Amino acid sequence: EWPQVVPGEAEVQRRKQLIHQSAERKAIIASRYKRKHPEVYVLQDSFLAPEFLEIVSYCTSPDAHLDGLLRYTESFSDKRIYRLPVFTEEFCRAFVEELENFEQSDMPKGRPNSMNNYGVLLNEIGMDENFITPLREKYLRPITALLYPDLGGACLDSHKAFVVKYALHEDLDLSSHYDNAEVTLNVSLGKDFTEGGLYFGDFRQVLGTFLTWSLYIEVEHVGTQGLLHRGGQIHGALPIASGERWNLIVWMRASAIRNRLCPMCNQKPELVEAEGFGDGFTESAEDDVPETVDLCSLW
Ligand SMILES: O=C(O)CCC(=O)C(=O)O
Ligand SMILES: [Fe+2]
Repeated sequence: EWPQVVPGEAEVQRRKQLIHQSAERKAIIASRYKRKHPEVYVLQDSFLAPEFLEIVSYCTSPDAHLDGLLRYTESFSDKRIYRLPVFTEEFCRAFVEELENFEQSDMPKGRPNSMNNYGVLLNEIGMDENFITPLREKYLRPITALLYPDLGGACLDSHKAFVVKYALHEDLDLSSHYDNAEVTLNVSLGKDFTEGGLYFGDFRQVLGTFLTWSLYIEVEHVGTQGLLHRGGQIHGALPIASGERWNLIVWMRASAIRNRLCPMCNQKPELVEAEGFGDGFTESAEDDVPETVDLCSLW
């Protein structure tokens, strides 16, 4: 995910190929995978913590404002990192069981991103359409509209969603990075684990280089609860000491923001066509309605 050099045609082809392979895995999974908990693929209010529904209801009320919302959430330093209840325990249990069932199956599996080796890409198992998209549009967007208006919080129009898994003989931690997202949601799904908190540093430098001396703050994961942070906030995960940690990560994108400046290369994106949500860019057709979703070819 790191913008080291401007990639050439070969790199663009490689990334298009990855998208194509992902679509192939998705088709195989759709036709052959036997779901253990089919109900978890369709978002229902009963999966959501009552306090989360209350927050959403506040945020959709006509005179909702930021200070009002902040009464419902925990804030960490001045970095615009917030914790809030998201799911019920029963839902988290069923969801993790479904993911373990998939993990143990002989289905083809992609990696969540270039740094996590274990976990599940939710679009490949068919959870985007009736779970993550409505979660983003109906529940998260009213919240992010108040928290991150400057980052397109009111118009997050695509996402990349995956689950990461940490265990003793698998990945233990995650090094420092920023996400290819305007806003990220990270929900702790369990199971039982010790240590494994997140640390947050500065916002990515618009001019490139990272500060080397920055102060990090640590934020613990709390089961069933979610953290919202700016995708560009530099962060990483500390090693777990025991148990297994599963987290739902939703990288949310606002085409209105990234079409102007690609967050990975800090330039006006040069777009190439993609399938699915691509990297969340859009290109306008003649009537100005966004038509295609695209990858930036510069990073
Ligand atoms: O392990 C975590 O909780 C964070 C994962 C993360 O930052 C990412 O996948 O982008
Ligand atoms: Fe991240």
